[in-house]
Amino acid sequence: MEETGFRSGFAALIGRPNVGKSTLLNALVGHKVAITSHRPQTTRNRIRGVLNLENAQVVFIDTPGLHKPKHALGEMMVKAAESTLREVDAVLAVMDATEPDHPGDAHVLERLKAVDTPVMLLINKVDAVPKPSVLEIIAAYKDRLPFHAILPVSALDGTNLDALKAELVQVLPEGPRYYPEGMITDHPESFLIAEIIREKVLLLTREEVPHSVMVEVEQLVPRQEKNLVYVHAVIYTERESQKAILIGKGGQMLKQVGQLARQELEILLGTRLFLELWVKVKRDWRNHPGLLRQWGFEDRG
Ligand SMILES: Nc1nc2c(ncn2[C@@H]2O[C@H](COP(=O)(O)OP(=O)(O)OP(=O)(O)O)[C@@H](O)[C@H]2O)c(=O)[nH]1
Repeated sequence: MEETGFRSGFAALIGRPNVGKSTLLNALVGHKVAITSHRPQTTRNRIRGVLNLENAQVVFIDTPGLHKPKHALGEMMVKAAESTLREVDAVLAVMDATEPDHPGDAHVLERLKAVDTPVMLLINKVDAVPKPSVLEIIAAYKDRLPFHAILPVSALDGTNLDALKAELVQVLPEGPRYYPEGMITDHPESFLIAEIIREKVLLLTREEVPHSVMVEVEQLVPRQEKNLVYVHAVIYTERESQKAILIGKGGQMLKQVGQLARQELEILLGTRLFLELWVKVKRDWRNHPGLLRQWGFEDRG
């Protein structure tokens, strides 16, 4: 049993794509548990990140951005985000200060009307706008829902994140630690490896290629005696033309993806990495519910 007065619970990060939910999650837990990019719909799965404080444990759930789905993967992403809302102790609704009045925000707020969990409104990216416009945004939003709190924050420079943590702890019920103190995410290492590879693809490719990519780690063999992990991963695309782009002239693109991913993963995992990458085509995979489930995409708890 924890000492009395210990609080714990789950907080969902909700918002339209690209408002900075994953960046916030990483900043709040102090580790990279979710990949980020300047492209909308980067996050595809629910990702949990654990924040351990002296008197509380907060389990954050980063959700795929709420958007109008165009394929089976998109539908699963939105369902995952929506079902999370019903299972948590607090909802962090994230808006982007650099894009006030975005129609996608109205859609998110509409969804939150039916939720009776405390909702905190986070106006993110305040580092990138002048102060008076932050006040205008707060004034425009404050009567839209009975928010428990409204906080201007910056995931990038950390503005108000301590205040947010303190506010959050207040709304959590008394309860135990759900995860051991050293654990910061519930996804296995292979998930992080696949996601970091996907992040590098998002960074280096354009147009339809980034969204058509799925990464699967097929083999992960730790060689403890050499402080080395051997990883064999496959990057799936939807078409031959995308495969050609990903491999690049003389294999240059794939080499760059591999180098960037390896460099970052060696730091994140604290080990040397031998990374072998292959590119394969799985035609129209985003519209195959069976395949999506096999790859671990989920639309409910
Ligand atoms: N200036 C500034 N940029 C930010 C901040 N937070 C996030 N960003 C940028 O916003 C972009 C989107 O960030 P993500 O964290 O991937 O956004 P997301 O809401 O998780 O996006 P989806 O996965 O599409 O739902 C990235 O380019 C971030 O670097 C912030 O506080 N300030």
